[in-house]
Amino acid sequence: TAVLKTEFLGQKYENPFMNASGVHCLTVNELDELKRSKAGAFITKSATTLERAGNPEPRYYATALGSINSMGLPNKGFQYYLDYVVDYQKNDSDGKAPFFSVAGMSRDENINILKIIQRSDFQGVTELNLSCPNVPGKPQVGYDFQMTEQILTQVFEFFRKPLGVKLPPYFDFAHFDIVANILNKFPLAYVNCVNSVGNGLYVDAASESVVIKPKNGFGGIGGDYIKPTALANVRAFYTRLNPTIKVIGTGGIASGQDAFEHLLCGATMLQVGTALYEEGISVFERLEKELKEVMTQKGYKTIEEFRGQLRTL
Ligand SMILES: O=C1NC(=O)NC(C(=O)O)N1
Repeated sequence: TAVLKTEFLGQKYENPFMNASGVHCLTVNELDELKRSKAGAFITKSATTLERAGNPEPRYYATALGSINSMGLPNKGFQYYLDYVVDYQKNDSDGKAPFFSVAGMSRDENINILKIIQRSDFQGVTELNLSCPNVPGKPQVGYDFQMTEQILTQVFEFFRKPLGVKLPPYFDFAHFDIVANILNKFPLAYVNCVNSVGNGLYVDAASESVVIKPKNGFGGIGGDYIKPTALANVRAFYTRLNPTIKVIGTGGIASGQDAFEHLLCGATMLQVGTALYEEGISVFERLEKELKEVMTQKGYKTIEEFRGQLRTL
């Protein structure tokens, strides 16, 4: 039968599935549940220097088609997660070493956090979140092309460990080209496409009201709503970036078929957000089973046989 073994940045994983940063990864308990789960890998909640309460609740709402959130980067603070990942790599040899997500509130904060990671014992993968849409007053860095280039230029003056960037969705070929040209200048390990589609608005017709409190109801959209956008960004960057820069696919993965589509577009690891939030940790067992079924039906034994092989007409 089909096997899901995936190699990513020199590490071998049982399967390509992991949580999307922010979902089920705020506390040590949640992180340990991910560690024990069927997920092939996992990642911490994006950390800021200091602990953050985040935005006022309600700040997450799910529908049959996905979710809207404006969490506002609530997290336990950077040291909490650094302690977890450094302790993890000392004691565990299950090869599931967690990725470390960073989201500084400013360019300087990002630089300072990454300098500490560079000096630390952490040997795993760092993900720089350039795309949180939910901190009032903070634009998504990924939409400021100059700022993105400036940050990466500064980072790679000193950062020598594996680094990926979490990107917002782009919607214009000119933007795919501009951003890919910038990213191709740097020794990035990967790009993670996509973060939530920023500042959507869900209206509850019955109550004639928004459903989340922050920002008058505007929030990042995830789930089925965004799969076509996620697939487009995975494909756009897979076809534009140096092959040394891998792509993580995030957005609308709720079935084995969704996972297959992301892999076909060129993704290597696959991150699950809304479906994990709604279904819980068992979602990984289901996704693993369903992806194997899809591959077996199609006669594929390994993912390498079809990764990136999306046909055009
Ligand atoms: O990068 C993020 N994307 C989201 O959709 N939400 C969280 C958040 O609001 O903290 N951050």
